[in-house]
Amino acid sequence: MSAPTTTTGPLSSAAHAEHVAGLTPVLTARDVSIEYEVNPPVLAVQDVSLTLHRGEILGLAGESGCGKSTLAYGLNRLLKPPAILRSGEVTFHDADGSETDVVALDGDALRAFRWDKVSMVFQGAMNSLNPVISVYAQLEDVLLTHRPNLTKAERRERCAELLRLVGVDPSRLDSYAHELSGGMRQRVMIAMAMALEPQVMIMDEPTTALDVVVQRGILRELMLLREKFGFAVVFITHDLPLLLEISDRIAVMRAGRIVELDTAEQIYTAAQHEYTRKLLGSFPSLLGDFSYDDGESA
Ligand SMILES: Nc1ncnc2c1ncn2[C@@H]1O[C@H](COP(=O)(O)OP(=O)(O)OP(=O)(O)O)[C@@H](O)[C@H]1O
Repeated sequence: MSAPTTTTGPLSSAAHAEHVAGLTPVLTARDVSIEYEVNPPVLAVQDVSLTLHRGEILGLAGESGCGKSTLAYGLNRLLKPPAILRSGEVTFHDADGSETDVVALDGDALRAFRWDKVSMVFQGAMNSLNPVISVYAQLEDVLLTHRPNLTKAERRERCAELLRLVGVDPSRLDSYAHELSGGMRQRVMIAMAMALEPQVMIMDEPTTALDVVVQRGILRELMLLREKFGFAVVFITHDLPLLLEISDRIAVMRAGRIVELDTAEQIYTAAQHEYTRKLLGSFPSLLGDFSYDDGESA
């Protein structure tokens, strides 16, 4: 009689194993569980193991409340009470060959790690930008803290360069957040996240509030920047069609667990988990029949 097998990890294909075989990890999470200590407690993330590879875009999909943001905050040590990392390990594999135990970081080491190695772009740029200081002051602040050896002229030039990189005219450096469009504000947030050339950017619904045309423009630039600088991205959204377009791999999360992890192509063409198929099915244009009654394709 054969022993019963239990599979607790996410479903993945052989194609996925082949895809990741030659890749180098940059951020690894192992058995991460995160709880909100409320009454009754909410176990928002359960036993999540995940490897982000150097330079890849990893999409994190799943319906509202499944734990995507909580996991993202956990990876970057941004959890605030009542959230607590119950168990698990997070390791950063630096390009210089060193390894950082992210869970053990505190004080200056944690602050340095956050913008320098792993940065984050949050949803809702208006709330993330400080309304009472200029764009320049906010970008400069990151450089003042983390690159104290730069001269004032060098900081100004770097801030201008950052805006150019994200497609915002450097004349906007002296603007305030309320003077910018939603798209520009989100571009400024991306510029800020790129200021120290981090190896990982975690983006939590970075373009959800924007109209589709602006969203596309920003994503196009993000892809070009990723190619140019080689940072890896964890891109979180409930918008699965968008993830299929931009991600190398996609992790599908449900009720705190990753249920399927595969290449974007496999997710699109051969999703294994019933829940992934349900998610795909909730976007009719993905799986639906495009032809009209007269046979003409849409
Ligand atoms: N401060 C909190 N106190 C208690 N429970 C919380 C708190 N914040 C989040 N939760 C719960 O944790 C779970 C995961 O929430 P989380 O925000 O991570 O999900 P999400 O997938 O990012 O959702 P969305 O796509 O809507 O942002 C949900 O059940 C949510 O209700």
